[in-house]
Amino acid sequence: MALPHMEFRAFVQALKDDGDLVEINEECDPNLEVSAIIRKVVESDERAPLFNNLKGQNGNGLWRILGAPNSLRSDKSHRYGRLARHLNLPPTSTMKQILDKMVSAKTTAPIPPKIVETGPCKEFRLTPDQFDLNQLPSPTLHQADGGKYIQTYGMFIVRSPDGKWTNWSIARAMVHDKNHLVGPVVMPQHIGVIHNLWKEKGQDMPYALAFGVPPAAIMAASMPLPDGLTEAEYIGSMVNSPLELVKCETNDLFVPSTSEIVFEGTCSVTEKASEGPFGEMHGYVFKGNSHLMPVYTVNMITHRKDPIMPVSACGRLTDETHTMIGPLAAAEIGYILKSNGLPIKESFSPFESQVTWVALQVDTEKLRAMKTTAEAFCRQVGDLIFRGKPGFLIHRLLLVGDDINVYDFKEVIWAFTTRCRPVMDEYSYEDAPGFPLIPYMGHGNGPATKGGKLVCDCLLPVEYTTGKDWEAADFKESFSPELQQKVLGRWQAYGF
Ligand SMILES: Cc1cc2c3c(c1C)C(C)(C)C[C@H]1C[C@@H](C)[C@]4(C(=O)NC(=O)N=C4N2C[C@H](O)[C@H](O)[C@H](O)COP(=O)(O)O)N31
Ligand SMILES: [K+]
Repeated sequence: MALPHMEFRAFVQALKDDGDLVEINEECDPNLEVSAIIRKVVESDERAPLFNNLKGQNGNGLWRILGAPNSLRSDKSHRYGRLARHLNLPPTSTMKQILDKMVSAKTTAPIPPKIVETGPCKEFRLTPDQFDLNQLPSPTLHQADGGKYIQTYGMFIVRSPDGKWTNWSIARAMVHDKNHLVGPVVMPQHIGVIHNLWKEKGQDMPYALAFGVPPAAIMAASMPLPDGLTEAEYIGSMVNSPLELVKCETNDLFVPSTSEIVFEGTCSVTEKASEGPFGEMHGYVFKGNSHLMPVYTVNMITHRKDPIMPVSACGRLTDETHTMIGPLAAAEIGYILKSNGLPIKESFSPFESQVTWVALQVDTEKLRAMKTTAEAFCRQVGDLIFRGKPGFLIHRLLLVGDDINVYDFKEVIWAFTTRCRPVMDEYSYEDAPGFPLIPYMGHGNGPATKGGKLVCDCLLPVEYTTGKDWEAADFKESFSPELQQKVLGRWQAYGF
């Protein structure tokens, strides 16, 4: 068996070996019971549930479900263990180490995938007359959802008509009928960009939807990597070995050969159907909130024996939409600012902001050397990020000083509430593309897809000129290291 970051089934075994898996062998109902359990798990950072016995499974075990594939562990020293296992990093890894790994391939040569003749994902082949997505254990995740959201942690594979760009990404999709899905295919997401290219040619877009792909792949699929970049070779470079891909049966796309389940087909550039509502990443299901979205035809299902379908029952904290979407966008945002020469050290999206914020730690010594003003600096940051795709999902950029650890929300919110004067220290972007899924956008007072964005300057004026002129009134900064050592050393002796 391959390493956990390179094969989904090895990843599930690694969770089991870590004591981070609960195997449920009693029959569970994919209609709400499964997702109720997953919601309970992710709201308490419990172990990931593997449902081995689902109502509706077919004779070859199609399919089981792994819930909460990339959520948090309750043990603080292993908090990001599941994310670390996606990347072959130690389970004690910090979020910084995980995000640094995700950007590490920006400066190494791409490693193209290796094409193999066949693989485990080809063990079974089903043509449309042999399956019905409504009979199979397609899960309903929230009682007010508009359908069975079968696709929440699979990877869409689409390629530009000229064949030059293959994009891997996650976008949701629900069952439309026995062999059709329907899901949002929107700009500026790359699946939307490529769908438009096929639309201009008047041809339906071939796609593959691979479930249970190499965990390193699903991490890159969830990251806003640059336009035109082919994730397969980025990941190869990141893990320093070529991914093994196998050709689809019904089109010329390639899928990871160890995928648990593969749907193949075409995404219509003309036919649409009602999609949604869905319990979304900001924690709301808006009743009746459905839209017309493109229809995917499923022309073939191939799969392993007893395959596992990963499911993200997303909503309120903390699930894959929070551990991945925000932090991976933050990693890309941090990289963009640094590669444009701005003095940014760390970049993270706090879960407590429902991943709508990114906090940026500024190297204030370099900032002072720039002899710039708050307005000029904040506009430089905002112009680079809010007008580009990686900033699309983010509505507040917080600039904080060297003393603030952006991975610790207590630090971030202290700086924001005490150093950023409302209105005067905030620079607005009412003309930038807005993220309609955030309730104050899609269900608010203003336009759903424009504006509502701020750069919040949480640096005090002295940090731009002569440097920090205060001491934090806390144990760490208001007492000499010697005294701190003495107190810590005698803590028990005092009687604590
Ligand atoms: C990790 C994850 C990422 C998601 C989604 C989910 C999970 C778990 C689920 C399915 C649970 C919920 C929704 C939430 C929803 C945002 C959306 C989506 O339906 N449509 C969309 O356009 N983007 C989504 N993303 C983010 C997307 O993968 C990233 O933006 C990525 O950069 C796209 O790749 P390209 O940059 O190469 O374009 N879904
Ligand atoms: K991607």
